[in-house]
Amino acid sequence: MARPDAPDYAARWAALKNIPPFLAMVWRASPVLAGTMIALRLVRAVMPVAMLWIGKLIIDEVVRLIALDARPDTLAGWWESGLVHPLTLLVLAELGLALASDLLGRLVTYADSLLQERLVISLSIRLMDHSAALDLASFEDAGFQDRLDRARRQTMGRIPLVNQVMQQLQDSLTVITFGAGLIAYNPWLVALLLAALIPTLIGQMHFNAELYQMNWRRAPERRERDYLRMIGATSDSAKEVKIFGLNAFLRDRYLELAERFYAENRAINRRQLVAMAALTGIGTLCYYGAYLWILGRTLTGTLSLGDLTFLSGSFLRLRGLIEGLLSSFSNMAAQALYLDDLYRFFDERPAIASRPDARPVPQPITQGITFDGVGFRYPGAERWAVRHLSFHLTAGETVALVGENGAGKTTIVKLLARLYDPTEGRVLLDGRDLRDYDLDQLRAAVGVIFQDFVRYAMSAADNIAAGRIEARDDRPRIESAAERALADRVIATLPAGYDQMVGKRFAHGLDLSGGEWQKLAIARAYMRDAQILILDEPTAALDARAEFEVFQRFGDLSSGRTALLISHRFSSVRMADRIIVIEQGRVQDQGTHDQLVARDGRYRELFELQAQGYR
Ligand SMILES: Nc1ncnc2c1ncn2[C@@H]1O[C@H](COP(=O)(O)OP(=O)(O)OP(=O)(O)O)[C@@H](O)[C@H]1O
Repeated sequence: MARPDAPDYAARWAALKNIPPFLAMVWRASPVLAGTMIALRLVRAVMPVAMLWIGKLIIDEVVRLIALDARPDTLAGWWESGLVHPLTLLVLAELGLALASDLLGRLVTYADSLLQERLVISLSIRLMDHSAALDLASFEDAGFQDRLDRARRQTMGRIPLVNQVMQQLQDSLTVITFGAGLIAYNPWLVALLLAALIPTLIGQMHFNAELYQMNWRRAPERRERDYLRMIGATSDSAKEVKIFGLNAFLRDRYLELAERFYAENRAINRRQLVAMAALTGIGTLCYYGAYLWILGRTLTGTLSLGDLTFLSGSFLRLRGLIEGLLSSFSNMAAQALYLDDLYRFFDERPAIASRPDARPVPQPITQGITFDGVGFRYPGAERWAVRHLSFHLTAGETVALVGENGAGKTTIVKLLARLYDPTEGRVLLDGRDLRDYDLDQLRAAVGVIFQDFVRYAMSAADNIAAGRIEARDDRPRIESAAERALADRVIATLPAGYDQMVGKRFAHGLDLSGGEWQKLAIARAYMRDAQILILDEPTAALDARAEFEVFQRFGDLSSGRTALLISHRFSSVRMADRIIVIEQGRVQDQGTHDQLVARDGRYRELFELQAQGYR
């Protein structure tokens, strides 16, 4: 899929529209915490100006007192005269504010970290739920992988934005209070301040945009880089990497990508260093211009010493605050752009979904499944994976699909489970198009174990319960499924039995052999009370006897249900009521084993080829 260009400069400002929905997400993550946070920050916002103002009053009061003609000589004298009482009150007020400000700061940090944690949780859950609802086709598309990768990053990477936006609101309020103070003295002071800061803002915006575009362009390469690092250093690939001596190759490829990123990063950072140093210099000059004005006014007596401290303090604080605000504002705009990725991901809608007027799946299925002139091309593929495909699976029948690699067997299963919809033709269930049925009910009616089933790094019991997770606590059901799939014998050898953690991802996990994993996976099929059971070659790693036994039981236990088996082993396939031979995406022949062997066709050829191998 063609990748759209990275959003341009103007899009950054437009991206600020993403902030309100983001705040809504934060609010939904925890209204109580978010509300508390806002209240705390509002109070905190007005504290700096209050403290500075009291500081000014203290200085003016001291200046007034020391200018008095009749001054007490001792501290006790000052106190007894009552002259310092107003001063004492002012100092106490200042102290109270300082203590409160400290405490509020800590409370804000505390609420902040809790709120961020809640946001991670709520975003992660939303991401997982949304991913689960999307089409399988999406996951097999590289463009989607990039979007998912970016969205996943956003769940973690955008979290500090909560803090940033809140801090921004708080600082804006502080700026307004300070600004009001400055304007009261001289509006030009504020103008001077802004003039000093605008160049910095523009510079910052520019570099943020450049960095964002670079990161955006790099998503595919970054995935490759992460992938290389992963296969270079994980237990899954360690074996092959060692045997084939792939380390140097992987490392060099990683290094090549990493060096390119590094060089690009360095170039941007260098330019940023030079430009920003110059722009900030302008700001400093303006600040000292204003400082000179204040000093002059104090010398000529227009301003008091308290005014001097208040104004120079305000000016300094304001400069820092506004600079911080502008840069974090432009940073916020950049962050908001990243949010686009997250929203775009959440906006993605699955093409495969239930219709509003979907029908319930019949219980029981009476006629079966019909493929009626089905053709299917994988998204983006030129070639048809299956075409002009027609056959019928009668309800209650056990059918085996055979065919060479790439013939289209797995594709048939995916179409049957409606993981994909046909490009042409129809798949019918009891005479009606699969698309007419409720999707959840359809998926519940079909139990498939794929050849690339998942090995969950969980307990053995959970690996089986995955087939019907609602029955996770139903141990007898899990045990009976295990028994039918011959997995009980595997579990009997595990130190902790059903509660044994399997897989090597986590500590205490015990890895199983390929065949042992398969038995656990097959048990999943029995956990599910599905009307149509499909085993898509999850038995390849079983030894011949085990596969034979598994299939025989499968045949017995699936009596009354429709069952579909895919295997390359003819000894297993021959047990089916009927065998369908798939070749290049079409039905080449069908019949019982004996009928097919009697004919001089593809089946007999393949069968004899395999039989020869055993002679
Ligand atoms: N996700 C996919 N994207 C594009 N093409 C695919 C995809 N999956 C399969 N194909 C193609 O569709 C064709 C049929 O593949 P399918 O997996 O159905 O074959 P199969 O009969 O199950 O093979 P095997 O015996 O090797 O499992 C193949 O040519 C394959 O390259």
